[in-house]
Amino acid sequence: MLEAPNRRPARFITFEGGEGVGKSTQVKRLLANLATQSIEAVRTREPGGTPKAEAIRSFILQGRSESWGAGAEAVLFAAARLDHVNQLIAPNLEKGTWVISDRFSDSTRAYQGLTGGVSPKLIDALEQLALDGHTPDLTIVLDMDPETAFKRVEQRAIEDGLALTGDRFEKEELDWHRRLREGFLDIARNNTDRCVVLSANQAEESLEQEIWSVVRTRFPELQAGTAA
Ligand SMILES: Nc1ncnc2c1ncn2[C@@H]1O[C@H](COP(=O)(O)OP(=O)(O)O)[C@@H](O)[C@H]1O
Ligand SMILES: Cc1cn([C@H]2C[C@H](O)[C@@H](COP(=O)(O)OP(=O)(O)O)O2)c(=O)[nH]c1=O
Repeated sequence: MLEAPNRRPARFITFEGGEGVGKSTQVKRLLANLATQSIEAVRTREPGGTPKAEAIRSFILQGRSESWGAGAEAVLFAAARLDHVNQLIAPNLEKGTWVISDRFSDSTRAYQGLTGGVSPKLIDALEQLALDGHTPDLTIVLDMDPETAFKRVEQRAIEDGLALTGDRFEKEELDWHRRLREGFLDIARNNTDRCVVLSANQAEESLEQEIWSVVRTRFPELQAGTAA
């Protein structure tokens, strides 16, 4: 399809990393910075983003698929992603709206693949099927030691007045989370064109500025703007 004259291409940006590294916080801050440049953008998340994908999210995170094994869970995450791509991501990009997702396919590669032991062949096949060419234009990998990230998750639970029960994956051992961290770094090393690794162990505001600088450098149509 021919692009309309003068229309800026919409970009697809994903945030990845372990639990509690600050992905959701930074997704919101990026949306606010894009708004200062009148960029229309939608915020979404995985697993989820559409009603059908949210149903799969609840099923998995309640632990109902745990006994099925990592391979079957990878297939479930991919099924949710297929709907997310078809119903939300692709239509928004096509109409010129940027899409910012809190987690995407690298999470399946890191959690079910590199940490969960699912073969790269299956992960590659599922990725090809679910993405159907919708590879992110940029992936920000937020990196920090899992101990510090856990303290943040604990603090978040206290602030929200919630018991720290932990979902299906938050319950895993620290060593597992260390391997997960290495998994994300490995993905970034293998996809240097797409991925940028940033230290999440810094104040929210300074990380926001770093992300905004990466985004502006990557997408020259934003060069002229400054962070709010
Ligand atoms: N840079 C930061 N420094 C300290 N605390 C942070 C920072 N970023 C986020 N937090 C806090 O840490 C907790 C987890 O952040 P969140 O954005 O929900 O992480 P994630 O989406 O990666 O799980 C929240 O309570 C949030 O307010
Ligand atoms: C998208 C995706 C998420 N997950 C896991 C990562 C998280 O533990 C969980 C999503 O829960 P969520 O509450 O969104 O975690 P976080 O706040 O850390 O982003 O699902 C996978 O295992 N595979 C996937 O493909």
